[in-house]
Order: sequence, then C-alpha cells, then structure tokens
Amino acid sequence: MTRIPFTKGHGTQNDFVLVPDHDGTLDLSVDDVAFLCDRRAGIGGDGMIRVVRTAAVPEVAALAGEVEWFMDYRNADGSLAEMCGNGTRVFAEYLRSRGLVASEQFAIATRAGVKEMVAVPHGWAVELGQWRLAREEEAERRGMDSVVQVHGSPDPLPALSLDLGNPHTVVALPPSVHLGSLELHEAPHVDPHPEHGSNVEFVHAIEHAHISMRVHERGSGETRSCGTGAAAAAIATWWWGGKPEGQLDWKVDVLGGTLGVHIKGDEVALSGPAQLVADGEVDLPQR
Ligand SMILES: N[C@@H](CCC[C@H](N)C(=O)O)C(=O)O
Repeated sequence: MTRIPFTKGHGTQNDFVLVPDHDGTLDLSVDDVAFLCDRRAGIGGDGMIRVVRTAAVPEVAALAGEVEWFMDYRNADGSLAEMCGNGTRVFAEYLRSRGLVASEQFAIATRAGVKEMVAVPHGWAVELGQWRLAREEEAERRGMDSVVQVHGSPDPLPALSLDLGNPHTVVALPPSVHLGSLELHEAPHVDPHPEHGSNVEFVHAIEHAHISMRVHERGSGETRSCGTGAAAAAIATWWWGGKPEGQLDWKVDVLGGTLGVHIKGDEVALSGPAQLVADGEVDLPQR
C-alpha cells in the first residue's frame, strides 16, 4: 500500500487534487489518477496536479535553469492535458502558501510552455500566451469551422476551434436555446473530429464584453468552470464581433463563479480566484 499526501483545491469550482512530489519519485498510473479524482471511491476532482520540480521531469528538465516548478496536469480519467488555466492559479496558490516560491510573481512550467503568474486581489492572473484559430483559413471564410452535436438536441450547432495550448471548440448558442437546458452528461460530438479531442464551450452573450458559458471538458466531463475554456469563449465571441478594440477585458460567468479574460491581440491573460480547502493523506489502491 502506498500512502501519499494530497491537498484539495479549486478555482471557480474547477477542483483538483494536488499531489506533492517535489523530486519526482512517484510513479502515478492512469488508474491512480482516476482513483484520486473519483468522487465516490477516491478524493474527487476534475483533475490532478502533481507538484514537481522541472529538473526532475525529463520532458521539461531543459527549463530547470529558468523555472523551478512544473504543473503536471492530468484529467480525471488519467489522460494528460497540455494546460489548465484554473489549475495554474491553484498551483500558484499552493506554491506560495507552502513557501515553495518566495514572491508573488513567478513563472511555472506546463506542457504548453512557461506561464507567468502574478498575485492579484482575490486570486491570481496568468499570462496564457498566444492563442490561435485551429483552422484559420476556413474560420476566416465562414466564421465557423466545425459543428457540434449535443446529445438529445435536434440540430448540430456551428462552432469555432481554437488552440490555447489545449484544444477548444466554442459554440455561440442561439438565444432560443437555454444554456441550462443542454444535456452535457455525454460528450458533445464535434465534426470534424479533432485528432486529440476537444474541450467544448457553449456561450451566451449577456452584455458588452460579458458572457456566460457551460463547458464539457475533454477527459473530465462537464465541469463547473474551465479557465482556458473561458478564454477561448471570450476570444471567439470577440472574434465573431469583429475584434472590437474597446472590448479587451471580458467577464465570463461559469457555473462556479466569474473569471476575467484580457485579450491583447493574439495573446490572452486569465484571472480569478484560487482556494485550497483541505490537506490529507490517501492510500493508493494496490494493483
Ligand atoms: N479545466 C482546465 C482545463 C483542463 C484540461 C482540459 N480538460 C483538456 O483536456 O485540455 C482549465 O481551467 O483550463
């Protein structure tokens, strides 16, 4: 039996099990991660974050001179993800509160590159960096590049695919479709099927630079928030609106709260709260 320490945290109720493994000695299998994220049999979370030094992880060890800590993010089903916007803030809160970083501004390593974190009132802001349209030519021509079919809904909905380090497909819901009425227990079907899957965001405009969304996350199912998803949703809505210069600071309402998105041309930043709620130890099941 292996007993490991953990911390539970969330950002706008996108919740994570953080596992400290500073020197990279833990070998967590896909089943271990799925167990930790299991809300009935395990601790419960939308994802797991292993807190490990960059120097201890071959895939990012080259960054060790520049950045000390690597956010090793896994989805609830144990799959790897390149990035997690809400996770970066919870990770930063963990590093700061445990004295693992000395200041309130520092960089962290992720599979989608190095991200700059800075403490802001009531949370953290992260420079997510460059975003891009996944199929620019088609998007520019038609305004959309794919369709999304929601389980139980009659018609496929036009959508736009974006890359924020991880993949997103954003649907602007027609006003006649209530956000709350969508059946998101099953993964929405995206056509054409993205090679590595996609997170899917459904968006309603509320007012000037203010939207609400629901999200179905790749590898986790419907969650109460997704930071990179909120950024993708704001960017898509801004892009559909003709990229107005006066609309660079966006508010994105999610089921678990509100996130801030700042669009700076082809770069984007995200801000919001981060809370650590419990510490404990857990026994990994023997396999
Ligand atoms: N909730 C995250 C995104 C987590 C990864 C995602 N499910 C994926 O597979 O890309 C966020 O806050 O960005």
